[in-house]
Amino acid sequence: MTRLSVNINKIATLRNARGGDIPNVVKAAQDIEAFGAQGITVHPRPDERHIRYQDVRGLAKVVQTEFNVEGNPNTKFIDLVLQTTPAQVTLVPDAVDALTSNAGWDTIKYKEYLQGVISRFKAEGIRTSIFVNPELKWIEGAKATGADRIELYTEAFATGYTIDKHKAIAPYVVCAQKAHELGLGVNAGHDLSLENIQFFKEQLPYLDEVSIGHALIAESLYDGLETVIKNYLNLLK
Ligand SMILES: CC(=O)[C@@H](O)[C@H](O)COP(=O)(O)O
Ligand SMILES: NCC(=O)COP(=O)(O)O
Repeated sequence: MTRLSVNINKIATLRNARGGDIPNVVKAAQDIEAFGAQGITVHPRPDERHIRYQDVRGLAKVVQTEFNVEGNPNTKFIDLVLQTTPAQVTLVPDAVDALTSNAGWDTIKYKEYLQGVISRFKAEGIRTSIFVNPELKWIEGAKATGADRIELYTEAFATGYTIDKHKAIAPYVVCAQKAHELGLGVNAGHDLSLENIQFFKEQLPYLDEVSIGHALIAESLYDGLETVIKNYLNLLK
């Protein structure tokens, strides 16, 4: 079974559009858990355009499933994670002005930097995952950082899926196998959707967890959160 962690950034985007508290992100997280999702993901960005640092503090108190906090480990992010001690932290090398995550780590160049950050989180019992493009050198580099897991950046898969899905998945399969051989857990995320998740799950060995936000919330506009989450759960069995 692959676990579904729902990224609720887009619920915060909707809330922030009016400046009030509708929809309430804590209630949304609790409902998402009640609908069967096995985790809640948030990715606070320095401009707090969707999830705010204060949201992370509030969510940390109520999330009963796996709480996964993603972000670039600047000082403010590191402090937030150490204060809230989520089950998992996912390190993403996104620039301050990035529209969304757009690349994985160079795990060779940043090996010592990542080792330092990861050891601080692991000392607090927080599982660590690092966001990587699907190339063997980054997986081998990830192992050397001391991370527990990798998160495969699936934007290239999602784009390639509509053109040649077998070609699109191939590098991910090789990387998941290598990660497993090295003792790393395998997460995946970015632009996964009800259209492409079944093929991804069927093809990718050792897939521990997917985090899905943008498409899942968009699909829920038509079918509702509960139905959409149950549809994902069926495809991830
Ligand atoms: C790491 C990753 O792929 C997701 O966290 C994605 O970056 C969502 O972030 P946004 O909601 O800011 O696009
Ligand atoms: N880690 C990926 C994630 O949390 C969700 O990404 P997306 O589904 O919003 O592209």
